[in-house]
Amino acid sequence: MPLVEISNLKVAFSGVEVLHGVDLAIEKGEAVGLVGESGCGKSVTWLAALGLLPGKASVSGSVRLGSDQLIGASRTKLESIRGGRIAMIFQDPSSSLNPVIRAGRQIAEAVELHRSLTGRAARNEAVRLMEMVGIPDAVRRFDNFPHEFSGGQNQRLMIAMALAGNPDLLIADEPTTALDATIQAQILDLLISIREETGMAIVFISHDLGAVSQICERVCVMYAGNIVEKCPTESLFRSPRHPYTRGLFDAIPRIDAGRDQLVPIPGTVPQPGRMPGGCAFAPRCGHASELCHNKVPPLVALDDDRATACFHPLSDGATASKPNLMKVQQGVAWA
Ligand SMILES: Nc1ncnc2c1ncn2[C@@H]1O[C@H](COP(=O)(O)OP(=O)(O)OP(=O)(O)O)[C@@H](O)[C@H]1O
Repeated sequence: MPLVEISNLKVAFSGVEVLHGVDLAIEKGEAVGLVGESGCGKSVTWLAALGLLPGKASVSGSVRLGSDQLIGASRTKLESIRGGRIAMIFQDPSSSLNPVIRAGRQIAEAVELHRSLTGRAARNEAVRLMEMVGIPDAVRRFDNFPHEFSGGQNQRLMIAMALAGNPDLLIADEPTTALDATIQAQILDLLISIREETGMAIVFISHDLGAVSQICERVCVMYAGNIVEKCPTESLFRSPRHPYTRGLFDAIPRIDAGRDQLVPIPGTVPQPGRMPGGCAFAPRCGHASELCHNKVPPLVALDDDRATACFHPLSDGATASKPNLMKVQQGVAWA
């Protein structure tokens, strides 16, 4: 049984649908990347799953965490799951850290809330977590306020707080986007080592295909509120099958090529409520046929471990230039 199974998840704001029936399963211990342009529904998928959307959102479908159904679950149940079995970290640590409470205290409180530890034991566990995420001299720095740490250290503290409940799944929503390249690499390494140590699963939400390739063994590509391609990271980089995925790769800057080698995807993501009939990507797609403009392509399995929502998937290995995983990881795209 998957750790989390999302089925036909739909979200609408004030009657306008922004998520159109997402199906996604996360297995125990795996790291899955969720990529796609801004506004395609990456964050809303998980905010809906965890009951964190505002009241005006209407949510339907199913999100199972083991035998628990999260859609429609009580506030008490969702509160115990959030920060407990499922933790979430964001781009901005200030969304999780309270500036007027000492950093170590906040982590100790999270430990007390989600585990049967109190007092000195919770404090010791908070110090252990601070050490685990690489805060030097953690015993002394326990009493510092968040502003007394650097931006990268605040990101580490937020990760320590997320780990306080011993989560089975960590949702990392653009956790490195606001950081400079060196710190970004350190935070990625930290997530990789924590995952090895704890065995927790990770959903890594990002625009950065390079970062995703370093941390995730599987990738889901979202476009305009739908998953359009799912597959192992290596296959996706070797040979993207959906023209949108191909477009994402082509839009990565190449430092080894002239300016004209960067090929942005023409047009923009359609606004919710103004979806074209048929495939939402068709107006921007060089491969679109009449069928694509009239019918929504279902997500269909191409083989055992990959699926694409496209009537004209690119053929395996037949693309003009192939992504080089190593180079994309270095932020270079491919030669
Ligand atoms: N509270 C809200 N009220 C109304 N619309 C919302 C709300 N939150 C999200 N949306 C809409 O839902 C859609 C999906 O947004 P979401 O934040 O999931 O995108 P995303 O893929 O995570 O983008 P980004 O990469 O920029 O974070 C967008 O059209 C967004 O405008």
